[in-house]
Amino acid sequence: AFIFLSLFSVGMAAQAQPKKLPADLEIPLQYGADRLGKRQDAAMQKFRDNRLGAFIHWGLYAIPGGEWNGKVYKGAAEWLKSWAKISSDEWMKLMDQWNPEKFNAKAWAKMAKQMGVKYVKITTKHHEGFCLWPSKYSKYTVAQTPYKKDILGELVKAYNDEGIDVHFYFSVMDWSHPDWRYDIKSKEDEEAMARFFEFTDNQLRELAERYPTVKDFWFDGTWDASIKKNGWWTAHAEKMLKELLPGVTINSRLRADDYGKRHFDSNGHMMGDYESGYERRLPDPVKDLKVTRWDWEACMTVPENQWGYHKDWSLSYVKTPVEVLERVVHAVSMGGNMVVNFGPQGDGDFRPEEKELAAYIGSWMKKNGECIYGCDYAGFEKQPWGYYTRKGDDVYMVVFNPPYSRHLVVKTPGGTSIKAAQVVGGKEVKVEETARNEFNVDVPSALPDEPFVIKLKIEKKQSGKTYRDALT
Ligand SMILES: C[C@@H]1O/C(=N\OC(=O)Nc2ccccc2)[C@@H](O)[C@H](O)[C@@H]1O
Repeated sequence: AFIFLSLFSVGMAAQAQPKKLPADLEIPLQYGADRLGKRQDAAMQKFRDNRLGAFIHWGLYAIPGGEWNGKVYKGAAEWLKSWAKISSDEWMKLMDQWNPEKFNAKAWAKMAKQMGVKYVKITTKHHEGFCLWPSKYSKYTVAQTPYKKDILGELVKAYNDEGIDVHFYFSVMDWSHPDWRYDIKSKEDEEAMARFFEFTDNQLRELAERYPTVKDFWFDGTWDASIKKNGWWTAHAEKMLKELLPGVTINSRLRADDYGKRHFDSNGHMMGDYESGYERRLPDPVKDLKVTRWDWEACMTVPENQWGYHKDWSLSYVKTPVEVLERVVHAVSMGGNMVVNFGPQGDGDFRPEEKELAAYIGSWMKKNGECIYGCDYAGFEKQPWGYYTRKGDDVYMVVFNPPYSRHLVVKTPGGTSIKAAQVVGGKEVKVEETARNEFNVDVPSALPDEPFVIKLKIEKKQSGKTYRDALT
């Protein structure tokens, strides 16, 4: 282990934290990054080890499902209020229809367990302002619907009972609140936003106190000028939650610094505990290796851009289960987490495509999950056949594109050799040295009908062979 780690750490040292500018060149900040480098406490390690999560986008928007007054809007269904230019009073009348008779928190938790997710991020309140918990600071909550009960509380208990961590999505932007402002252009705006921040603090404190097992807050709706001009509040919100819930993790999207810089402060240091900018996109495995220097979490939709339930998925490309799986592996191969989105129906059931996706991912994770959970960036050069992940001394090859050559090329850090075996079935796989630090790993003769994983043992062994470099 020491051998591999020492080789690996040499590789990583070259990619340590962004070079800290000499102190006198850094801009002094009151509301910039609170910490340099990755958090190393147990709660953050659990966040990191979880690797695979699910997003639940569920709110009033699930009832119309993208259609209003007979017109179907192609945009994201959870933004229907905006696309159809509906007033909040009109939109909130949907509360009278909120009675998800097929909702069963235990069934949702069972589905998540079978999918192999280690955590679920739930929209406590999306931009529309409807709260899945009976907040005493708002009249737009489940308590004021025919359903009446605390949906968030039911879900937190059900997921936790299955050993699944719960994270809270919280939209700061709240279209239903009279004091919300997109920008601050007057004293009146300033006073309104002060009331709005107090309202938001009250709701955040309420969520932390009612649901103390929550492990993370994923803030959204923080891109407008009204927030960027109030970096102090974003730093205060993070500090308040961390005092209420020691160990809780907070995403970078909450934060704006003294100058309105978001995610990374004016000195280039990440704010929050993990970067949350990879939404429906992923860093390039060759050009964007910088992301391996910090913690990050990506999130993705199954259609091109639908987080809430939309009744017509034919309006955009819908990723196949293998394409979703590849994005999960891609994220982990670069030291990130991946959260796959589900948009439950207004009746509280899931659409068939999402049930099938959960089943496919779950069956694959049952056989191959050791290449995902607790894994990180391997430090090996990306190859066309797929992705590497690493856990301790073990390097995993996750193969999505077996080549016609039937050989998987592996380029190792200097002075090592490798042994290989299939994760499913454990069968040894032939390895042949082909050049300095280059090996051919055989594709299994009976090609599996799904992406397969080969586990490498890295050995410090100078091979007897010598190689001459071309004289150019
Ligand atoms: C996870 C997604 O998060 C969102 N928006 O995220 C953004 O970062 N939006 C954005 C992207 C680029 C520029 C400005 C805002 C929401 O609007 C969306 O409904 C969903 O909840």
